Amino acid sequence: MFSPQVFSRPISGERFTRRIVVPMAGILIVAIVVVLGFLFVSADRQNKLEVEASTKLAQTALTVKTREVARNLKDYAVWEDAYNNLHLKVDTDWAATDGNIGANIFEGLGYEMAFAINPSGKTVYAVIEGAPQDMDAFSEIPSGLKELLAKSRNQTEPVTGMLKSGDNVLIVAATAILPPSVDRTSVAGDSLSTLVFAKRLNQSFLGRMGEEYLLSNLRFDTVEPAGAAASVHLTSSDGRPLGAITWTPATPGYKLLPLLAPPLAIAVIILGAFSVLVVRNIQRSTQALEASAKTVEAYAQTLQESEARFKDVAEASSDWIWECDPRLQMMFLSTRFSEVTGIAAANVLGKALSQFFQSDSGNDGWTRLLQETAERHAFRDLRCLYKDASGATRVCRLAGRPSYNASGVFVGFRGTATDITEEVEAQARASHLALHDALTGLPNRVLFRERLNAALTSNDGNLSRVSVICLDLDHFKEVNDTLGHGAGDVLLRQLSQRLLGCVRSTDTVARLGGDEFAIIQVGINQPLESEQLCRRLIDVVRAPFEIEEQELHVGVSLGIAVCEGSDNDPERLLKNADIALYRAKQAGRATYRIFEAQMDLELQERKSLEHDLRQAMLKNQLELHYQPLIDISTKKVAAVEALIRWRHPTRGIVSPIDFIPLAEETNLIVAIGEWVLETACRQALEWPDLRVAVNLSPIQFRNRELVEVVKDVLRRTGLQPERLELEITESVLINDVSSALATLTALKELGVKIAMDDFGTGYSSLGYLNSFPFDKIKIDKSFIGGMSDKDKSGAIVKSVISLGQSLNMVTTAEGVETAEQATFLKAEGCDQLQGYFFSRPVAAEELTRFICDWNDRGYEMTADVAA
Ligand SMILES: Nc1nc2c(ncn2[C@@H]2O[C@@H]3COP(=O)(O)O[C@H]4[C@@H](O)[C@H](n5cnc6c(=O)[nH]c(N)nc65)O[C@@H]4COP(=O)(O)O[C@H]3[C@H]2O)c(=O)[nH]1
Repeated sequence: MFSPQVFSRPISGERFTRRIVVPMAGILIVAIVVVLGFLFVSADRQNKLEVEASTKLAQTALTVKTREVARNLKDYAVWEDAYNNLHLKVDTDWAATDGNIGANIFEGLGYEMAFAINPSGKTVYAVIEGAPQDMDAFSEIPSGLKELLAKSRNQTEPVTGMLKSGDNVLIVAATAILPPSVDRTSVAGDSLSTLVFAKRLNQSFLGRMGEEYLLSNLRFDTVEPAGAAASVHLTSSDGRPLGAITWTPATPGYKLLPLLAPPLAIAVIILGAFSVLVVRNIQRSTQALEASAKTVEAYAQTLQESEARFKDVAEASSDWIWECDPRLQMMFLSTRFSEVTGIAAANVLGKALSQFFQSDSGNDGWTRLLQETAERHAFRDLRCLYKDASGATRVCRLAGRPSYNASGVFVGFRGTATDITEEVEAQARASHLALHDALTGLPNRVLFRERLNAALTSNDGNLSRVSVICLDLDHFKEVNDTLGHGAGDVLLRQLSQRLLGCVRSTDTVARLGGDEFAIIQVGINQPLESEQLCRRLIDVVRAPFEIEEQELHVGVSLGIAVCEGSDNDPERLLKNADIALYRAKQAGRATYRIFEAQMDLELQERKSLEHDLRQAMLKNQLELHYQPLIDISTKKVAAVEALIRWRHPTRGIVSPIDFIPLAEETNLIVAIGEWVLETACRQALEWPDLRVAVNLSPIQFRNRELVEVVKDVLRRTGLQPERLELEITESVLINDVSSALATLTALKELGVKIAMDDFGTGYSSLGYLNSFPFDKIKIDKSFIGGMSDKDKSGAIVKSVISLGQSLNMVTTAEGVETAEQATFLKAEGCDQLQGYFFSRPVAAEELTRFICDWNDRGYEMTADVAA
C-alpha cells in the first residue's frame, strides 16, 4: 500500500529559513570572514615581513654608518700629518686651527667628538662638536672606551662599538694613528697613538639615516617604548643594553586592503545577490516540490482512502471478487468468497468458471455468460446458480469485464459475484404476496384476472368452455360483527380449504376481497357441470364450521357465468357472474343462479331505480300513507300505521315492496327511515287520541344511532313517546341477540311501544316473545287471508292470540279483508284489526276523514260484522 508518510513534511517558511537561508547566509558570512581573515592575515604577514626587512635595513644602516665612521676615521688616522702632529708631537694648532681634525670633523662629517689618545692613554687632543676642548676622552666616554682602544691596538683596521656617553649612545671608532707608508702589522699597537671618532645617535642623525634608508620616525630611546612596531636593540661591546632605535615600519599589507576592499565588497554583493537568487530558486523549487509532494500526498491519500473504501465495500457487501485467466479458469477469489459460500477458495481456484457456476433455468444468464466470455465482452446482471458448502443451490448475479495487461494482451476476466438468493426469495415472496391473498393464500383478484385471461385465451376455439363462479357468504357480516374479525378470518380460511376441496387442480379458487370468492372452472362441456359444482359448494359450506369451539352455520350464494361462443371478455364474464350472484342472493341465499341476459337488464333497471331513489329524497317524491288499526273492544280507531309511498314522476306510485329492499341494500333506508319517523310523528300530532306505528328496517335497527334518532325525533316533534309504536320484524333478532335486546330496552326506556311485525313468517321463535320487551304482536296477513275455523292458519292465529294474551301483549291481525275474518278474530280475542276491510292505507287527509266517518258509523259496521 502506498503510504503518504514517505513524503517529507512540507517545509514551512520558518523551516525553510532555518534549513536553507540560515546555512546559506552562514556559508556566505564564513566565506567573507575567511576571505577577510585571509586578507588581514596576509596583510599582517606582509607587514611583518616589512618589519623584518626594515629591521635588517636598520641594522644594515647602523652597520653602514658604523663602517662609515670607521672609514672616515681611517682616512684621518692613516695619515702622515696626523702621525706627525698628533703622535710624534701634539700640534693642536695643526689639528684644530688648520682645520685638519677640528671643526671639519663636526661640520663636515657630523662627528660630535674626536679624540687623540697617546699610547699611555692620555687624551692629547679633543674636539667636541667642532671645538677643541681640553677634555679627557675617558671621562666623556667613561664606559667601554678603554676596551675599545685595547682592541684597536691589536687590529689593523679601525675598531667600532656602541658606547654610552651620559644619556647619549655613540658610534665610536678607534684606530692607531700611522703614516700610510708603515705597515701596521709591523708596528706594535701599544706604541701608537689612537684616534677616536664618536658619532652621537641623536635625532638628526637618525632622521637622516631614516630618510636615507626609508625608515620613518626613526628614533633612539634608552628604553624601548611599549608597542613599538619595529626596533633594533643596541648593546655595548661588553653586552650591556644601551637602548633601542625604533621606527614606524611601512604597512604594505594594510595598504593593500583599501585596494582590495571595493572589489571584495562587489564580490560579496555579487555573491550575496547570487546567494539570494539561489535561495529564491531553492525556495521556488522547494515550494514546487512541496506542492508536488502535497499533490502526490493528496493522491496517495485519495488512493489510500479509495483502497480502504474499496476494501470496506468489498468486505461489507455480500459480493465477492473473482478473476480468471484467458481459459476462464479461476485465478483469484476475494476473502468474501469463502465467507459467503462457505467454500475454501483453494477448492475453486484453478477450476473453470463453468464448473462452479451453473445455469439458472428460466433465465438466460448462463447463455449470455458463455456468449459474452467467448466474445470477450463485458457483462453484468447475469443470473447463475452455484452450490454452497452445504450443497444448497444459491442464486448469484455475475458481472465481469475482460482485462488486459499493460501491453494490451487479454489476460482473462475479472468481476464480481453477488449472492442474490435472499433477494430472489424475497422477490418470489413479494410476487406471491402481490398475487395472493395474505389471509387464505388463495390467488387474489390480480392473479384471478391473469388466470382468467389465460384460460379464455387458451380456450379460444376449443370446444370446452370456461365458467366463472362468484361466491358470497351469506350473513358473513353478522359473523364478523358478533364473533369478531378473528373468527371471521378463521371462517374464511376454513372456507377456502373447503372450496379448494371441491374443484379440480386446473381450476382456480380466488379470494377477491372480504367474503367474496370466485372460481374459474375450465374444461367444462355444459353449464350443468358448473351447476353441479355449485351444488357441491353449497353442501360443503352448509356443513357447520367449528370456530372458537362454536359451531357456526353459514350459507353461500353463487352466481355462474359461462363463457359463450367467441365472447371471451374476462371483465364481462366476471360481471355476469356477479349479476347472477346478486340474483342468487335475492332469491333467498344459499342458492345459485346462472347468468341470463335478462338479469343484466334487471340490474340496469335496479341501478336506474337506485339513482331515482336518491333523487326522490332530494325532490320530495316520498310520502306517507296511513292505515287505521281498529280496537275491537272500543270499536274505535286505536292507531294508524305509517306506510311509505314513492310518487315516481314516470312510474307513478311505487310500492315499498319494490324499493325498500333497494333502499336497504344501498343503506338509503337509514335516511329514509328517519324521514318517515319524523313525518309520522309530526302527523300524529293531528290525531291526538291515536298511536302512530312506524316500520323499522333491520338495517335501521342495527344502526347504532337509532335510539338517539328516535329520541331526537320525539324531542323535535314533541310527540309523547307512548304514542309512537315501532314495528320490527323477527329478522332483527337473529344473530346478535344481546345487541338487539340492548337496543329494544333502550327504545323502551324512551317510553315508545314495540311491536313484532309479520309474526309467523320468520323463525317465529316463541323464545323471542319471552325474552324481548314487546308490547304487541302483529299476526302476518298471510295467516289471516288463509284462515278459517278448520284450517291450519286459523289454528296458528288462535294460538298466537292466546300466546299474546298469556304474555299480556296486544295482538293485532293484519290483512283483515272480510267481515268473517274480523268476526273470527274478535271471537278469538284479538285486540286490534287492520286491513282493507276497514281501510286501505290512505293519505293523511283522507284518513282524517275516515276517522271522523268511522267514529260516526264504525259501531254499526262492527255490529254488522258481529252479526
Ligand atoms: N293484501 C292486503 N294487504 C293489506 C291489507 N291491509 C294492509 N295491507 C298491506 O300490508 C302491508 C302492511 O305492512 P307491513 O306488513 O309492515 O309491510 C310493509 C313494510 O314491511 C314495508 N314498509 C312500508 N312502509 C314502510 C316504511 O315506512 N318503512 C319500512 N321500513 N318498511 C315499510 O313495506 C311493506 C308493504 O307495505 P305496503 O305495500 O304498504 O303494504 C302494507 C299494507 O298496504 C289487506 O287487507 N290485504
